[in-house]
Amino acid sequence: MQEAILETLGTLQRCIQLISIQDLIDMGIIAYVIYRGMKLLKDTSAMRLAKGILIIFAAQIVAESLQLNTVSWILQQVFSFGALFLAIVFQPELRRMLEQLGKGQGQLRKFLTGTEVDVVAIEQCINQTVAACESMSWTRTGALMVFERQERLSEIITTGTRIDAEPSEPLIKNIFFHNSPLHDGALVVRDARLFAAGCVLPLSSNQNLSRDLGTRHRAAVGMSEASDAVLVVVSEETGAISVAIGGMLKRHLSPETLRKILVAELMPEEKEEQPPKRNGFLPRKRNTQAERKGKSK
Ligand SMILES: Nc1ncnc2c1ncn2[C@@H]1O[C@H](COP(=O)(O)OP(=O)(O)OP(=O)(O)O)[C@@H](O)[C@H]1O
Repeated sequence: MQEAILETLGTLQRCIQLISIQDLIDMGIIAYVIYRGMKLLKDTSAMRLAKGILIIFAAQIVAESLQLNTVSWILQQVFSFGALFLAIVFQPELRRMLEQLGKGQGQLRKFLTGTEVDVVAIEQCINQTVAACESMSWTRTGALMVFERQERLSEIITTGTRIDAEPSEPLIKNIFFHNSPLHDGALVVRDARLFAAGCVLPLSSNQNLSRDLGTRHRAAVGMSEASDAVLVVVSEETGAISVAIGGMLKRHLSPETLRKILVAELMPEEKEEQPPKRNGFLPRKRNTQAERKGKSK
């Protein structure tokens, strides 16, 4: 037993001695690419697909080692045709990614560094949001928008319908248009895109909130208490525009004030030292429970 352990340790030592600096660089690059790939796929259907592929791969190894020839053969065929199948199923995504790479922007840098902040897209998103809110305020169309920042709101997104669309005033108004299928619930904006609509948010249990606030506003405050997201509400009853951040609700805002708040909260600052970035909106310092209680009204 002792001899076997010593022999194994000896083999391990010889293997380590054989590792060159090139091997380390090689492994480092592969590890980093896998890490970035997994981060990119996190929370997407591609991640579930990757898990499925891993399970099939593991099943094939088990089937082969147990000499289950038929099962192993079938799994091999699944792999052989899998690449073709994936290319067909993910054709739109692949095409979009190749187009981005062809333009020499975005995806590759995003993939390698994960630090791209598309300021133009954020600005466009803010402009379209403000225009839509101004219009919905006039028409008394109720609306509730969540701007995701550092904290991922994947669980909230699963309660709604994924749309992943470019932000535009007509689309935002269309989503909240009375009796449209997705008008109920909240529209989640992720990475400056209209990501999911009809989402259910947690309601605030803050007793100090004004009694005239209904569930739409309570949901906005609740979501802002539970995350670092920025919430925008248009009241169906009064047309008033409000913003909730860190449990605090600012009401009766003009479109210009709404723009200023969104710019201050979502746009990256140019000169000041920047907090850790990720794609899309920038994170904001979370308020403590005590701070939130004090600020809520
Ligand atoms: N938990 C929730 N998550 C997301 N949306 C919600 C939630 N609760 C309510 N809403 C939205 O708010 C609507 C109801 O708004 P309600 O009239 O109760 O609120 P309000 O704060 O008084 O708003 P308004 O001033 O627009 O009437 C629902 O139809 C739904 O679209």
